[in-house]
Amino acid sequence: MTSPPPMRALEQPAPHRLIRGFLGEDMVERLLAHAAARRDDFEVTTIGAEGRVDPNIRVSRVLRDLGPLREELDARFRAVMDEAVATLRLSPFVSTRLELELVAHGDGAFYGRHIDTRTGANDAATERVLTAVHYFHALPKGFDGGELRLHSFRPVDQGGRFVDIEPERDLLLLFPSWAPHEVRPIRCPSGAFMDSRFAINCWFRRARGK
Ligand SMILES: O=C(O)CCC(=O)C(=O)O
Ligand SMILES: [Fe+2]
Repeated sequence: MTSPPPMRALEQPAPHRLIRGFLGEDMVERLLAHAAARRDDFEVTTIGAEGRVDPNIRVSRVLRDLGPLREELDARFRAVMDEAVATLRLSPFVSTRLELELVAHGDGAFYGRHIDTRTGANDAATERVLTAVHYFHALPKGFDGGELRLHSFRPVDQGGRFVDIEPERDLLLLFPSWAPHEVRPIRCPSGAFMDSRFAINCWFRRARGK
């Protein structure tokens, strides 16, 4: 009798889904114009529920006000949720208000390995379930690096694996918020803000216990 195959779930990068050309050129240009117009309003990003700044773990800048683009973005992200939940084999859930933000990674920026689910904030009424990241940048592209590295639960030195996803212009990446991931360092020789690696982070949240 042959024995069943060993469990590989902990060694495999989390399931993920890529959608190229997600928003279209017109919306990408409107996003770039919004970033340019609001460049002075971007703030240093933080980590954890307490909002700590730690340049050893995370360097980037964030703008939470998406202005007149917010409503359309909300609708576009919501439109892919059910299909992503099915593809990624997540338990169906009722999404609350989406968490949306615009993040700029300039020269030397990165985000070390982490998960998006806040394990410490057990009192919060809702929690992140599904992470969506939409990438865009000006043309010609002024940076390199900045791959999204999606890890398995097990670290590499214990047989784990990872996959690197290129932050292509107008690419949407979806993965479960519990999956460990990191942003590899960005090189942006001009140092110009508009040459940054831009991304919209979108978190689909569910009411806890539902
Ligand atoms: O920009 C990315 O590729 C992912 C960003 C991220 O992991 C986060 O903000 O939690
Ligand atoms: Fe993340």
